[in-house]
Amino acid sequence: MKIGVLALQGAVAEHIRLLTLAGAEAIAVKRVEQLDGLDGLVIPGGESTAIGKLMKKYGFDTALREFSAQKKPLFGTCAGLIILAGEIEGQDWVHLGLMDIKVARNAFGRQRESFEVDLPIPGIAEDFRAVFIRAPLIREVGDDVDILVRHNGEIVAARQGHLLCASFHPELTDDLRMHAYFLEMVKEYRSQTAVGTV
Ligand SMILES: NC(=O)CC[C@H](N)C(=O)O
Repeated sequence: MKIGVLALQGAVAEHIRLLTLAGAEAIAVKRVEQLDGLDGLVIPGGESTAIGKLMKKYGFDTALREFSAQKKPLFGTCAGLIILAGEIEGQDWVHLGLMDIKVARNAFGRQRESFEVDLPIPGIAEDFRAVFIRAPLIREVGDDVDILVRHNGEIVAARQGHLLCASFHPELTDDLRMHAYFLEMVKEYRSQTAVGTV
């Protein structure tokens, strides 16, 4: 399984490390041509405005919409979640608009800019150490979106078919379970696509 990590800005090496430990071949993706032959892509945390600008500059806005249209799985963490969102509360800049979620940036307030908490994520982990850094929240989700976990009542991870997102940073832990879950999604969609092309 070959997974890319969008390498325009942000926590790229950390995702590559965990994907590799979870058994995938992982590469840093800096040019759209590198998307060919990938089975899935991670959009890392960082600064979503910077990632958005660079995505447009290098043609990733169009290329990643095509990538998603082929049902290739995408996993966005923190800023990556913002990039996947359909709507960003009160703001408008380049994002992919793929997931039917409305998000608020930096939504935990100043006192709680960074914190860690153990979250039970049904089907993934009973005690996942979630690291939040100036994290976004998911305010609303559409009917096709499954809420994976909440923290203090607020939605912090969700899945819509081949799209996965988390407000926190699983790549900053040694816990492979969230990345392993993403790789299972990739396998699932890869076999569906293979059947479809026979
Ligand atoms: N750790 C992160 O990815 C922070 C996201 C950042 N606050 C943003 O809005 O883009």
